Amino acid sequence: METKIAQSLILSPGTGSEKIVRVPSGSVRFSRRSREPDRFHQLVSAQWQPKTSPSNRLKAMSCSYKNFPASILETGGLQASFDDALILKNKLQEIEPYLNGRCIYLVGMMGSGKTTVGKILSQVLGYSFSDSDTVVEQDLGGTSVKDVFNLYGEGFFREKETEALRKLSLMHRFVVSTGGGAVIRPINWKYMQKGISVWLDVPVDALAHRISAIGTGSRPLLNHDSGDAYKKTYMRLSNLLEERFEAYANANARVSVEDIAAKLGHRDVSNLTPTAIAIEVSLSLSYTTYICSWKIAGE
Ligand SMILES: Nc1ncnc2c1ncn2[C@@H]1O[C@H](COP(=O)(O)OP(=O)(O)OP(=O)(O)O)[C@@H](O)[C@H]1O
Ligand SMILES: O=C(O)C1=C[C@@H](O)[C@@H](O)[C@H](O)C1
Repeated sequence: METKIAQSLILSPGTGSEKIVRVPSGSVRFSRRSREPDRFHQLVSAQWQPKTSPSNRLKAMSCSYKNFPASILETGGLQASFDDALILKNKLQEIEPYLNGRCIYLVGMMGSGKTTVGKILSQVLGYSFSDSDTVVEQDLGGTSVKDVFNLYGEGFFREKETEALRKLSLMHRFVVSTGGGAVIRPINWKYMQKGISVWLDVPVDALAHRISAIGTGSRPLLNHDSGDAYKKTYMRLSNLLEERFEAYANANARVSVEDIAAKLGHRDVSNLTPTAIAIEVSLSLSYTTYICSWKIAGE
């Protein structure tokens, strides 16, 4: 069954009890029904520091750039450091057994980097990658998301998106980049809660810069005929984020790129490489899986 579904998905290469609230600091944020895990935050972060044991230093020294997929080292003109690539590899290697094959769902606004970061995570984890928009397109014989909106309307697209997420929820060992609006239907969360969800939270200003640079043509909710592309995209994204903020906060973890930039001493989030963001996602995964095992042990 799983193999059959896997074949029908385009592959370019149970938790659910945690909730996020607005907290002003830290790049990975969690609010939980239980406050208990907060006590463990430092412990878990410490656990993920780069290894310095002699055997690990040897491993690091014998490792070279060619050990990493190209996408980790360079995406969109941003060059990741060898150190970051190695840290990411080590973190994901450590966490992989605790994921138990659960899928990772990246949620977030259009242009937040779900595909870029998701592909890096999947390659390093040895997971498959899928994109719910691509699954919808494939299920409709290759009709683009833009054409689905134009021909059948948003309601029809949302039905197909739910069906794509249902199919994906049957999979194991996938990193899934979800459509920007996948969070708005509660039924989609029922499917995404089969895995671990991470919200990539990127400021609207950065999103608008990215999207107006690549064009809004393939994004029907942002498309416009004329006028200042940045301004129009910014306004539309701001409204969408306002409407969706609480829905994104259903994710098991929130990775804020503004907070990562602050932590790393960057003024601008556009200086962050996708690999640096993937490292924070891996931290959030370690924390989330830790909470889950703690909850299960306590039950
Ligand atoms: N960390 C980053 N810094 C700068 N640009 C980035 C970063 N991550 C992604 N991008 C760029 O932003 C654009 C959108 O990225 P991506 O397609 O990964 O986002 P997405 O969340 O999957 O978007 P959508 O939901 O609209 O498909 C791409 O042009 C990508 O190269
Ligand atoms: O934010 C949204 O609602 C969307 C995001 C894209 O990924 C596509 O799913 C579609 O363009 C709608």
